Amino acid sequence: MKSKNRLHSFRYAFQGIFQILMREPNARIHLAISFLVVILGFYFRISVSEWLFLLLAMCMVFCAEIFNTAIEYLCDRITLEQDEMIRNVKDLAAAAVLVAALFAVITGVLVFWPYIF
Ligand SMILES: Nc1ncnc2c1ncn2[C@@H]1O[C@H](COP(=O)(O)OP(=O)(O)OP(=O)(O)O)[C@@H](O)[C@H]1O
Repeated sequence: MKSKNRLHSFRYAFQGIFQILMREPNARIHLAISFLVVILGFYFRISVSEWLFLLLAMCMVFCAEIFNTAIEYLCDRITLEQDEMIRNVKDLAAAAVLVAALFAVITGVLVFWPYIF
């Protein structure tokens, strides 16, 4: 029974990933950039520690995007009217994505710069 529930949890989590990729253009852009980064990583034969930093950066961006989308859905469920607290909450969630994205850009530049230039 327990293991069946655990299997369901995995299914729900994958449904969440599928949902965000179908509904959020930003998530699809992140996925496309991640593919490009992985291709570059194999092309330049980057080191294990460089892979770890890049994977960390990509995961952080995806996690932030997933939480941001979940918070946006919840906020819109509460009210679609202009509300100062909703604005603050959405801005904070968007800030998390921005911070993660900045970390990813800096990581990408630091890793690939020596291989390209
Ligand atoms: N109900 C609301 N009340 C006040 N401000 C809001 C409200 N809904 C959205 N906003 C403001 O508009 C911004 C964009 O919100 P929206 O829900 O449109 O996100 P989005 O454009 O889909 O963002 P993302 O590109 O991250 O998916 C928010 O960060 C917030 O500043």
